[in-house]
Amino acid sequence: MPSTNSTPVQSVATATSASGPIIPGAALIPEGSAPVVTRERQGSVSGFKKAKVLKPFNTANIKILLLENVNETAVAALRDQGYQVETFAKALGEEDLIAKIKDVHCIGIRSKTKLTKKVLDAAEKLGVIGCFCIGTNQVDLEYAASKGIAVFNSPFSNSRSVAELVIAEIVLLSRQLGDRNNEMHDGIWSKVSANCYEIRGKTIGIVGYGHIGSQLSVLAESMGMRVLFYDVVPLMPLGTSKQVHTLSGLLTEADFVTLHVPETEETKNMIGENELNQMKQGSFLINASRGTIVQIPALAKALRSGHLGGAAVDVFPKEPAANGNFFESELVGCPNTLLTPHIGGSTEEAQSMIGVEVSQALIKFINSGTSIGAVNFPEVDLRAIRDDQENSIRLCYTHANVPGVLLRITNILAEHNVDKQFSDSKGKIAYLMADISDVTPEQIQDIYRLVSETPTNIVTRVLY
Ligand SMILES: NC(=O)c1ccc[n+]([C@@H]2O[C@H](COP(=O)([O-])OP(=O)(O)OC[C@H]3O[C@@H](n4cnc5c(N)ncnc54)[C@H](O)[C@@H]3O)[C@@H](O)[C@H]2O)c1
Ligand SMILES: O=C(O)[C@H](O)COP(=O)(O)O
Repeated sequence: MPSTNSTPVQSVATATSASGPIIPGAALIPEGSAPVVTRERQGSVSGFKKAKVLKPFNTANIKILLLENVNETAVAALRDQGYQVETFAKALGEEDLIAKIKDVHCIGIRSKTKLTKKVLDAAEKLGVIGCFCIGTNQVDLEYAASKGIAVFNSPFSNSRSVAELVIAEIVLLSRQLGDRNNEMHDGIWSKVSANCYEIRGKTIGIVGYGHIGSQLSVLAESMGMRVLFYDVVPLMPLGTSKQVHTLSGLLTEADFVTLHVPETEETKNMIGENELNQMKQGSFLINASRGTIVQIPALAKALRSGHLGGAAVDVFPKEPAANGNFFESELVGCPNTLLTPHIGGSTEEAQSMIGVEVSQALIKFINSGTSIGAVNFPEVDLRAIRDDQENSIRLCYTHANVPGVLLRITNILAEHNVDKQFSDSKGKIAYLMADISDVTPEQIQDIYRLVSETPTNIVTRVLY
């Protein structure tokens, strides 16, 4: 990718809200960019047919806001494109976020920044969101899609890190290591073996057998544990693990219950007093999924009463926005309770991989319209336009998913040579990409105007 900001290719775009009015400068188009088209060639072609670099109007005007200490690999990759990149080490509160998001084309966040309807409504130019993590519950995905904003995440780059942390916690809890460590730091020598166990032969109960749960299954089995899992979908058990069909079936059998479900309406408050009571006397609970899955007062009660032998909790219903901020929880001071500041995915390996993966998805969407991997958006891609295809353009059209749209677009493009075209839908929106060859600058203007004026238009971009 060239790092220049004087890339001669340009794009034009517009967006309408559901109610119709034009949102000025929306959808990855820098302010003041008129839909005026001029052409210059991108270097010479020799030998191989190279893919042409399609980029927005003026890369230097693309504004990217990265919050929550997004990894340097991403910052470098995005700056290398010539984009303006502003970074913050922490999450921003709603008011600051609303002020900051107003004129950015792309925002990168991790698990703490809440991109609510209210925040998204303030984002006048936002075209794409990168969640530099696995979870996307912090974003109003459907509302973002309705505004033509694609959301990308990193589905598994930190899964191994979480699974390794959980294995460590199982051993630590089983040996009461947190408490022994605290005592030593307080100058207390307390050598005990009562209620300390090997993990070999014990039963782990995994709730949610996705990327993390299944990775954990393999590691736990290799440590000699018996593995049970509960999931809402039937899944192939790895190794000698076994799927149980009810949550109760898992809770009553497991020595260690570990949670790896996403935050959804169904999983919120999934583990409360009733579920904790079903767990075996002296068993352990581990939560490295989302803070809202467990009812904290009930857990604190189960720990203080001695019903549970201990817990490891990495995620909390309310987490401080930045390092150094005060943390409080009813779990503070509970026996054999390991509390960690949401570090399940915080390893050098995971963060670096996530930075590369998500930044590449953002760059592809901004520069070439590719939405493969988007979590809220139809996934569409086309074979690249070749560098020697001088007069080709790519139309990227996000529209309401209603009957008759494709016929309308076909009519607009009827006189043109559509090289390739693909469209897909997801819920209420659909996304069409079409590469059109042999078009003059005037024809580009017409195509852009006619498509963006269709009543179903959400966002139209023309890249070339
Ligand atoms: N602590 C951390 O730093 C950290 C790091 C990564 C991920 N996470 C959290 O862990 C979650 C899980 O990650 P993953 O990559 O394994 O996700 P995943 O999507 O691969 O797997 C989730 C599994 O949960 C299952 N599930 C969904 N609803 C369920 C329910 N009600 N009951 C039982 N099973 C249900 C799904 O079918 C799926 O198999 C993420 O959504 C994220 O919130 C936390
Ligand atoms: O969803 C995730 O990947 C984890 O919760 C990690 O989030 P983080 O990047 O904010 O640490």
